[in-house]
Amino acid sequence: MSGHLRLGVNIDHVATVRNARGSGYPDPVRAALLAAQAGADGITAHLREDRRHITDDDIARLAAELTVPLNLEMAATDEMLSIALRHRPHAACIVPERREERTTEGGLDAAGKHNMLAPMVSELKGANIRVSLFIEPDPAQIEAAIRLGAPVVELHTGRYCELEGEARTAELRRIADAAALAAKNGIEVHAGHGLTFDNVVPIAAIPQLAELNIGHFLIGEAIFEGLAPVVKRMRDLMDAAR
Ligand SMILES: CC(=O)[C@@H](O)[C@H](O)COP(=O)(O)O
Ligand SMILES: NCC(=O)COP(=O)(O)O
Repeated sequence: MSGHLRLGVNIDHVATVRNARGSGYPDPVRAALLAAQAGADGITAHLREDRRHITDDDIARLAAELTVPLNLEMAATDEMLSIALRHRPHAACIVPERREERTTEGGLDAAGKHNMLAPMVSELKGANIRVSLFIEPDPAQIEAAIRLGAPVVELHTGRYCELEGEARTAELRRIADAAALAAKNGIEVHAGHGLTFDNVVPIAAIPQLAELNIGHFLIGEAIFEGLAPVVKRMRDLMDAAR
């Protein structure tokens, strides 16, 4: 793969700050447009069932106003499927979700949930929405994505980001091997969760990766440096890794 590695900027936590006071600012849609101007190839937004950050209105406005593709992250529920079919984003990434979690804790069990996921994947594809499965870098989950006919997988990098030393190196190898297996089977490979300036380069260097989705760190850094500069810096780090 190599070539241009796309950056999807996740704007969830602009909405976290907005929702802290129930104001209309900071506006996630404004952040999305600024990130796109600064070099983001796409915008990711996670409409959680508890609407803790991104709201239904945010999705409606993003779908209407974005100048780059929208990647809607969604749980595998009838409610979210209906919302995806209504707004028809460029892409939908099916992620695991628990109300009790502070953030996504791992990948979707595509292998164990095949029968539940198969009709949802088919219906999203039928609506010309590019389906992605957010999964662990695990051969069994890659095989499940192949069986489900998912055109894209997004590999969970959270464990890699939490580990250090040899354990991190081993997890990086696991991600690289999973990316190679998926790409060999015609699946487009993305990665994301927990990526920062300090840990992104080894992930970005994996040649089979087509896209990285990065949010929480960028929004945090934007408080100090501004959104455009941090998007540009992440873009530069990813480009330099190729
Ligand atoms: C799936 C993933 O890792 C993120 O894209 C997800 O959005 C994390 O959830 P929060 O944004 O609610 O932390
Ligand atoms: N799918 C990963 C994503 O969109 C952003 O995750 P994070 O950078 O907010 O951890």
